[in-house]
Amino acid sequence: MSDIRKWFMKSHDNDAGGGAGNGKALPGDSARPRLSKPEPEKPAGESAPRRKTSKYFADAEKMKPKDKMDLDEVPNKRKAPNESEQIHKPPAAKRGYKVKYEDDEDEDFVSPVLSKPADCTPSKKLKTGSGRGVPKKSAEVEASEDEDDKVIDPPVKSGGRGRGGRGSSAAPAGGRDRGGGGRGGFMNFGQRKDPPHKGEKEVPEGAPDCLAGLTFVISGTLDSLEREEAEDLIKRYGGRITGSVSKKTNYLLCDEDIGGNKSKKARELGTVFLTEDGMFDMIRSSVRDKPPPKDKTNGAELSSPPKKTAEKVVSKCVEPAKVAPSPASASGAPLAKSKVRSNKGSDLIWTEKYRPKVPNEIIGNPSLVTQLHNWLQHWNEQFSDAGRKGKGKKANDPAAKKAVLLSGSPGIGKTSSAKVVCQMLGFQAIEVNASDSRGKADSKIQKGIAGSNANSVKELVSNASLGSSMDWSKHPKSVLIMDEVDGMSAGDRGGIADLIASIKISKIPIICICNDRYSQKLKSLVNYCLPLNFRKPTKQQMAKRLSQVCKAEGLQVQETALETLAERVNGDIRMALNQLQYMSRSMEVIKYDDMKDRLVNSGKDEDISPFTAVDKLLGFNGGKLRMDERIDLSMSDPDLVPLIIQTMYWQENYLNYRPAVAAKDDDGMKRLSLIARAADSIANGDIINVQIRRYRQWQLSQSACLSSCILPAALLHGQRETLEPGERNFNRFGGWLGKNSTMGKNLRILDDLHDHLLASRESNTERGSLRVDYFTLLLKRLTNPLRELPKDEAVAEVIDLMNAYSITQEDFDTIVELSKFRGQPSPLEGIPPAVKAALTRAYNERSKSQMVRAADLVTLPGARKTPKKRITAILEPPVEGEGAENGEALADSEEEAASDMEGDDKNDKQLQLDLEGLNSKAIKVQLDLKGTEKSATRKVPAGRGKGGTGTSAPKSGGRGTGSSSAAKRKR
Ligand SMILES: Nc1ncnc2c1ncn2[C@@H]1O[C@H](COP(=O)(O)OP(=O)(O)OP(=O)(O)O)[C@@H](O)[C@H]1O
Repeated sequence: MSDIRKWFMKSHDNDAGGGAGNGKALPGDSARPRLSKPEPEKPAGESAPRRKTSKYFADAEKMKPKDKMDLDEVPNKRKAPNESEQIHKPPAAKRGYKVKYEDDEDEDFVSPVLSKPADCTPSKKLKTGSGRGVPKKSAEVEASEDEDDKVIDPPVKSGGRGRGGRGSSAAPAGGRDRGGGGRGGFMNFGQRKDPPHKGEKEVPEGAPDCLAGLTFVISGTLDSLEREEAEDLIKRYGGRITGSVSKKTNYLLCDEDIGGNKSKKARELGTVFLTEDGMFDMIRSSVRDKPPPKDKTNGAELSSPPKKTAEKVVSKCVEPAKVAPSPASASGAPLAKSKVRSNKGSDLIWTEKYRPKVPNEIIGNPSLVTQLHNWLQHWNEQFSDAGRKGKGKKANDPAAKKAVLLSGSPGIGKTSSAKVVCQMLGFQAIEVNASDSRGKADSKIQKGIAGSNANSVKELVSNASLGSSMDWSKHPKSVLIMDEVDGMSAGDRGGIADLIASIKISKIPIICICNDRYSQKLKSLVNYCLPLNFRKPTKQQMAKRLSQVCKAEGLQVQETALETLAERVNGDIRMALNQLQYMSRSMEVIKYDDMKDRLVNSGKDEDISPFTAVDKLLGFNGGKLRMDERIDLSMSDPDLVPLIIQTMYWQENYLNYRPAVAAKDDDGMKRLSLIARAADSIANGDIINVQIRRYRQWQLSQSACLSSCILPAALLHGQRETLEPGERNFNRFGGWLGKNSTMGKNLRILDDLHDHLLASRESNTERGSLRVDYFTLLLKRLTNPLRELPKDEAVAEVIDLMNAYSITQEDFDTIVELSKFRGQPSPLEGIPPAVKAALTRAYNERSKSQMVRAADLVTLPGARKTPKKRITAILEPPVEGEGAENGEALADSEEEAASDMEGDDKNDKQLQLDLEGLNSKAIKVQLDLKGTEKSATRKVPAGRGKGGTGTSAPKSGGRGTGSSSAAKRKR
């Protein structure tokens, strides 16, 4: 991989080093708008053609011999396709001002804003003289690092950046020393370097909205601004940022030729290339050129060079209220116009106030709204005679669905759409949502009248009660809207099943609404509904709608502020409206920065999932987080975040990150050492965590989060990668959680087995040594005979052993389960299925006749009560033909069972027989465990004690005498 990357980098270098002015004619070059000077042809392979517009790459003549060799090695045909991409020259048509190149003065970055070279000179001296209008400087001057801080006299190109352009530099012609300078798209994804002169330039002040109407695309690393800072700056002045170049793009903002798709597209479309300095000048000049009295002229002046821009700017740099599109034009349905701020002080919540009333007011999903409309419109025709017409239809025929399921994320208009459609068609909507109790209805509807909501729903859909209580002439048509059906849970037990039953019998249409259509709970419901999946509105759609609302409220909001809000709320119009209303309480004009501040502040109140926290901590930008942000993230869930970062076994989460700090780590050693340090830190975190949990040293919480989250994330944050084929590339629950749960389960089942063995009195071992010392032997004795002996003999032997040790079938499974190891054959391997089946049959036979299994009588401190029902069921004589199921029915209470037995001689005989077979050993063990005779007689049915103890049992009822009478003991 690294070789391939090197190859790319070499190619890049070669291109760069091809030398300015060596712009050899290439295939496709003719299509280019303009080349400065036709170069004499050179033999193929002699020198690579230069990246025409890159000012960062050295001249071929100035290259070191080694570089030249590399250059020659790159096959020409491999380079050829890139050539056209690497010509980085905007079309002449858009040329406005020039960025001078050392060797090719015709290679320009062009700005539509300023055309005079004089204007291009920064009004203020910059520390670095890069970008347009910077005077040239000599190569000697460039060679000195110190010169970077000077404004240098001509001649030179992107003067003094100290990267590229230095033909004499020892560094390969890669120029900026940015490891490829971010070029190479996929190869360098996530590897964008810091700006070479980060924070060294003064960010200019401009006139408000001076970039309004202009659309920018940013590419590569800028000179002094981080990508986010540049975006902020542009948005602050009203400019728009998009991710890819299109016809609407005015500028491609880049400080280097990264030769990627964006610059290629920009060249194709004739988009203007703009450097960071160019943008700074543009912003500065907006103040300089601004006529003092009126803001309105700003836009016109700013936008004078490109005509199309001018129109936009005029329309967008005026007062925000004017910027907002007219409601009618935006959605076709005007919002109620109000005088500026006329609604201020109104207490109505904006979400209700601006709830769509006609379909045109609903943003997005028009086809779904139409589908819903059609479905509802034809419902009565199809299902008016419910229960008959619907039945005959095919289940997957959408028209046959009696209910509809609207799904989609919150606040995107599902409920509003349902209400609007109902209103349009004259249906009366009856809304039931998760905050109402929606448990399963009573089977007898009458019981529920005026009772639980579920019953009301039943009544509603079946018209059981509404018929009498409602005036149907006034409400001829009703629709039931079941909101948040995926919220039906604990409180709504059986709710979904009941809802399905309601749909089947319903005589009115039912609109179900949920957020997650793929929720497990809704699996069955989906089959009975026509699914309509609502999508989130786009940022632009939302901004438009919000702008209408702002206008109606007389609130002045910068367009970029609205777009930022729309982007941030992730499609949730409800949340956006709420944020705007909140802000409108304290300000009348909302600018981009106000919005950003608000969103940062409101973000602090948001719940963040532990996965998001880990993504942020370990992500590529994790290193840029402030310490308080890191603490907030790790403390957002101090139990789960560390667990998700660390894991029990390899290939999960923190190990999957390629550390950004070890980007140039060819042999992986640096990464390994970082992993080792992170693992150390995680281990320390565990130790601290024990102190916290075991000794309640809560004051150590922050130290724990530092050790277990912040330090490992600081060391390893970077790009996530997969370590083996088929692995999914996102953070997931750590193996620890799964393992911990398995451990808990295994301990539980081991406990059961342990109790049973103790009760059998054949073993008196600790749980730990049972697992370590006894298991192998027990397994052998339980399985070897099944493999080696004839079937009947084997089964008899194993059953005897199980009897002797009070091992149940579940215990058998436990022993097998806990003896399984990865890579080892199954403990049951080699046992014929017929023998296994015979064993199961024999066990079941035996358990029928077995009176009371010893373990069932063991009562341990803290354990659940002795399962009396089971005992009484066994004591209760089975009625012929009814078998086992009788047991439970008859076991309602011990008293009942006892009285039954009293009244029945047959029962007595049977009981006598059964109890004689009672495992007396078990009883003794129980007594031992309980420690005192008193407690034994209290818990255990009378007479359970050995010998004469039974005589004192109060419940004995005088039945059976003598120490040998198990019956007496039992009762
Ligand atoms: N598509 C939309 N067009 C216009 N306004 C909308 C839209 N979606 C939501 N809104 C606004 O947000 C408010 C809430 O919308 P609604 O209740 O319809 O969302 P929802 O998708 O049903 O959300 P939930 O899933 O939380 O019930 C509406 O009153 C309305 O003001």
